[in-house]
Amino acid sequence: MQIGDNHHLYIGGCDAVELAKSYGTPLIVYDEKLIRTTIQAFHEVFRRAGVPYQISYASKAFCTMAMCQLVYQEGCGIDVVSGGELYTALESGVPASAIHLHGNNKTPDELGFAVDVGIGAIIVDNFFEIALLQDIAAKSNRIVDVLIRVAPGVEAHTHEFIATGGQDSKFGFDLASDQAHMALRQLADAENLRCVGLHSHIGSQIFDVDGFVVAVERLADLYQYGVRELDLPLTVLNVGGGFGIRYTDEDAPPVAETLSAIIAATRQTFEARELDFPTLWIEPGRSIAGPAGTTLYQIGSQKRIPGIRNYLAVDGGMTDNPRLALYGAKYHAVYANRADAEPEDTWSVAGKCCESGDMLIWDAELPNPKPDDILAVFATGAYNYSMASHYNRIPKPAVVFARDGVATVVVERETWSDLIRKDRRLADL
Ligand SMILES: Cc1ncc(COP(=O)(O)O)c(C=O)c1O
Ligand SMILES: N[C@@H](CCCC[NH3+])C(=O)O
Repeated sequence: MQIGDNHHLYIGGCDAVELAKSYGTPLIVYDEKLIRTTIQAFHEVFRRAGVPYQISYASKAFCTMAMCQLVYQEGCGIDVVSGGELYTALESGVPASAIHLHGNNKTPDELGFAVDVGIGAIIVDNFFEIALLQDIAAKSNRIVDVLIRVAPGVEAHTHEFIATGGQDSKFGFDLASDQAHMALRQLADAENLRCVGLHSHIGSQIFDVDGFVVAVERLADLYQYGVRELDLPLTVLNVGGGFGIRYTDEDAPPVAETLSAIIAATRQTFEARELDFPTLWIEPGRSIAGPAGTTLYQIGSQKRIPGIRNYLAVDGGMTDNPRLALYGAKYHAVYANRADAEPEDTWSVAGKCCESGDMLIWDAELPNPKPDDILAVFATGAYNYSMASHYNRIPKPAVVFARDGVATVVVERETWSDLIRKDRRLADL
C-alpha cells in the first residue's frame, strides 16, 4: 500500500481521493504497472527454467478491451469462454490466433464465429461438442486446432464452487472412466479437427501445489497414450489457471514456487515417459488482474446495534462485488483519505442492495467512519467488474487504469439511461 504525505492512498502514482472526486464512486482503479510486472514475473519463471511455454490470460477475471490490449502487449494470449469475450478480445486488436476458446456449452454460433475468425485453438469439453465442431469445421472447410479438457479427478483445496477438476464436475472429459481416452480416439478420426494438446483446470484461488502435480502426472499418462497409441500431434500441456492471491493477511500466495513446481513435475513425468517436453500453457486470471484492482466507495449510512454489530454502508455492494455473497470471500479495506489511521472499532461493510447478504466485509477493523471517508477495498481486480450485475437497477461503476500518476478511463460509468436502453415500452398502455 502506498500512502502519500497527505495520508491519502496512492494507486499507480495517483491520489485515490482525487480519483474518487474526478470519476465518482464506486470506482475500480487498476495499478497498470502491477498488472505488467505480475505478467513479467510469470515470464521470468518460465525463462529461467528454459522451457517452451505460453501464458494465456483468463479474461473471465476482467474482460475489457483495454485489459486485452495490455495483456497481449505483455506477451500473453487470451483465454475466452464465450462469444462476448472473444468479440471483446478481437475488437481490442488481439489476433484470433492468440486466442483460445473454452466453455462447457459453446453454442453453434460461438463455435462458428471462432472457426470463421481463425481462432488459435478450441478446448473441447464433451462429446456433443466434438461432433458439433467437426461438422462446423467441415462445412467451412477448415482444420481446427483443439485441446481436450480433461477432468483429472483432482480435488483442489479451495471453495467447492470454484473447484473444477474433480470427477463430479460439469467440465471436461472424465479421466477415470476412460472418457478422455475415448475423446482422443474420436479426435484421431475427426478429419477437420487436429488435437494438439491436453488441458485441465483444477480450480481457483489455490495455494497448494500438490493438486497441480497430480494433475500433471495424470495428464502425462494420457498424453503418452495420445502420442504413442494414436499418433496424435500433441505438443501442448495446458494446466489452466488457479494461482491464489492475497485478499487478506490470511493468504500467502506462493505463485512463483507453484509454477516452478509445475514445471519440475512436467519435466520429470515427461522425461520418465521419454516424451519431449511439451509447450506448457498456463491460464492465470485472478493472479494477473486481482491484486492490481482496488474499489473506491463513498461511505454512506451507519448504524450501531449495541452488543451486536456496527454496520457501515457504501454506495456499491454485491452489484460490483458479489464474491462475499457467493463464496464468503474476505477483503481488506482502509479509508483512502486517511489510509494510515489506526482502527478504532469493528465495522461490517454493507452494500446498498435490497438483500441482507449484500455485504462486502464482515467485522473489518476500521477507524470510526466520518461522512467524507472513501473506503478502499483491495484486491478487487478479478471477478468483480466481470461478475457485476444490474440488480436493483444499479449502474456498473467506472474503471480506470492508473500509471505513473496518470489515470485513464478504460470503462465509462454506466448511467440510468444505459439501464433502460434495451427496455421497450408496451405500445398499448
Ligand atoms: C478453464 C479455466 N482457465 C483458467 C481460469 C482462470 O482461473 P484463475 O482466475 O483462478 O487463475 C479458469 C477459472 O477458474 C478456468 O475455468
Ligand atoms: N468467479 C470465481 C472463480 C471462478 C473462476 C472461473 N472458472 C471467483 O470469483 O473466485
